[in-house]
Amino acid sequence: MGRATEGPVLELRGLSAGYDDLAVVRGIDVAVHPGEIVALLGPNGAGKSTTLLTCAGELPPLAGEVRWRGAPVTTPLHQRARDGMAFVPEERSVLMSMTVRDNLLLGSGGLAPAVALFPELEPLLPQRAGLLSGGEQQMLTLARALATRPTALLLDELSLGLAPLVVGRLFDALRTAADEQGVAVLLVEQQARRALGVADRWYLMRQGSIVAAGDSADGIETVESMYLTDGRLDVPDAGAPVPSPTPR
Ligand SMILES: Nc1ncnc2c1ncn2[C@@H]1O[C@H](COP(=O)(O)OP(=O)(O)OP(=O)(O)O)[C@@H](O)[C@H]1O
Repeated sequence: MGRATEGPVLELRGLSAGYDDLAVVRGIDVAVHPGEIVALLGPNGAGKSTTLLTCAGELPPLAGEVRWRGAPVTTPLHQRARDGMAFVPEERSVLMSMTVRDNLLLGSGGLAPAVALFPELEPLLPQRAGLLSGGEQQMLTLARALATRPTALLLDELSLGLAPLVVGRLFDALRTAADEQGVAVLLVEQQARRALGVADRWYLMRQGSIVAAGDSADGIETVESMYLTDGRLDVPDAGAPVPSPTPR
């Protein structure tokens, strides 16, 4: 799995990011190579979404840089999308009043490739997207994103609120896209156990920093020993002492 021998397609070097002048992400280094799925894990407020928004060009870096295909990138989201970076934000991004068909036609990948990836969508094409279940809506979102054959796919909490079976289906599609098309996937997830089941590597964020990293072989035990209870990352108390992990 993964093609880590090639250089990273997406790389964060010493990246700090946040809102106005306030950095909520501080000096992080992250790399995602073609064909690998990288999970960005961490409790609520760790800075995962801020990191993804900065990768996508929705927020400017406060320090450090986002590198895309080996060079620093400062273009806005729409330009990055044209250059092969697909971004699925946390909030549902289907147009609820439009049909499934029209939602798919809005994507630059078109209808046929999307339905080929998710044949489950075919009977739903005439339906309004707002009438779909949450899982079907996320399937539509993922189908539309993957149909564009992106170089990289950034996903924020794709699995939020979905049943395990549906999450499994979505993650299987991600694995296939990474393995067969070489898509580089950066996956922000609260459900660490699930994410580690599909990811090649992971980074654990806490309070704006990367506090640990590893690959799938040493994933769950390490993460579990730090923050995990019952398959979900604990929300730390504001005053709780910070454990001392060994960053790589
Ligand atoms: N628009 C905003 N303006 C100011 N601060 C923000 C904004 N969005 C997020 N923050 C703050 O930035 C910090 C990191 O938030 P972020 O959403 O990146 O974390 P997260 O790890 O994605 O959490 P979650 O899993 O809850 O989505 C938090 O303290 C949050 O309150």
